[in-house]
Amino acid sequence: MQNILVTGGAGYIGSHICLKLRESGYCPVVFDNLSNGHRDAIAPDIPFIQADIRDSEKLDRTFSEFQPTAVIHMAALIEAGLSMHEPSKFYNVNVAGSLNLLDAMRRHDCLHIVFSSTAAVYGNAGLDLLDERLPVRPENPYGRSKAMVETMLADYFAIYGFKAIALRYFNAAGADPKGRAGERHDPETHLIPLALQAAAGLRSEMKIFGGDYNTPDGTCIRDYIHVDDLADAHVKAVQNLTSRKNTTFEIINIGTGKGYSVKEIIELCQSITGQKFPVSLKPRRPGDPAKLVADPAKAKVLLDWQPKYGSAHDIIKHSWNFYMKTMS
Ligand SMILES: NC(=O)c1ccc[n+]([C@@H]2O[C@H](COP(=O)([O-])OP(=O)(O)OC[C@H]3O[C@@H](n4cnc5c(N)ncnc54)[C@H](O)[C@@H]3O)[C@@H](O)[C@H]2O)c1
Ligand SMILES: O=c1ccn([C@@H]2O[C@H](COP(=O)(O)OP(=O)(O)O[C@H]3O[C@H](CO)[C@@H](O)[C@H](O)[C@H]3O)[C@@H](O)[C@H]2O)c(=O)[nH]1
Repeated sequence: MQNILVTGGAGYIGSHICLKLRESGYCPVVFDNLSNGHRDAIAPDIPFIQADIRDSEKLDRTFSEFQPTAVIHMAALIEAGLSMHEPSKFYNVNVAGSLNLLDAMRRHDCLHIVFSSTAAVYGNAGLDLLDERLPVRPENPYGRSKAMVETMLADYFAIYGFKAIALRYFNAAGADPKGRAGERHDPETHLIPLALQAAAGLRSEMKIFGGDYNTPDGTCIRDYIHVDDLADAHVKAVQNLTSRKNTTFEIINIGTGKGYSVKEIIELCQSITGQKFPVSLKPRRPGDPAKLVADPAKAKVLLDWQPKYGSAHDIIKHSWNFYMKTMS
């Protein structure tokens, strides 16, 4: 069985990727400092190293012991809004940490990497669909930190022979359809889990950040991608990297091609849960682009990947099922 090193594997998306890797015959090895993840988000028999990606010694020991075929690199700070207040932390973990990891990979001749990039690199392009050839114009330090790692990967591909795919995911949401994992950020800042917490009575209201964007209802539009589909895309990316002889460095959007406004998502959460919670309009959250919707065509061609869950209805339903299960 091939070992796949999963940095950030105890996090939200990582825990779903571990499930999918196992189902696909791989052995995930999780490397996570638990700054935002949970040890019990992954099965107890998955090899787990509690360490920081900025710790070269721990990385060296891990590569020597497990000799992974490839790395799925997810460990990062993820909140675009927070990055507007604390950019230093984002550049430190996301950029310096990634550089440290890439150099450990070089030392151990493990040159296959799937990197978690983001739709946030596009910024305010003002287009209905965003494709990978557009210039990157991130609106916040989080997006800039991810764009910097994409640049590093392009150089490590061209100069050191890395085989790399950067997956630019749009807004990850939902939970494992079988209820084995879900979103447990603490504090939670993401739209769907917050709205579901309001529906469950754990929050007194839901705030909409900005009603004056240049969109049909004035609220921001995002492309919500089911975390189970996202996990599938990673397995396909690993298979693609390790099976192709002549690889190019590829950057690939992972989204559905369909956008929902903040208002639409809140209304869907209310109708799916049957709970009408109070909603109030607040000023814009700095650093938020108005609209991020993927052109998902390249993922279909290169990875033979398409989302199974094309509608936000399934995403919200699966999240709600997970919350109901964990709260009961
Ligand atoms: N959630 C989304 O909508 C979304 C969208 C696009 C891209 N991404 C990217 O996907 C990846 C995973 O996101 P997530 O939502 O699962 O976030 P998450 O916070 O749940 O998971 C990140 C994991 O990385 C770990 N981590 C953080 N800093 C670390 C460090 N220095 N060393 C070791 N481990 C560290 C955390 O403990 C956590 O378990 C991130 O790289 C994020 O930027 C997320
Ligand atoms: O209480 C809330 C929370 C969010 N929003 C809005 O909802 C939209 C989505 O916000 P959120 O769920 O926080 O996600 P994003 O800021 O779009 O960022 C997510 O999606 C990006 C990809 O698009 C990833 O890179 C990031 O890591 C991930 O946090 C934005 O317009 C927010 O302003 C609200 O109006 N009220």
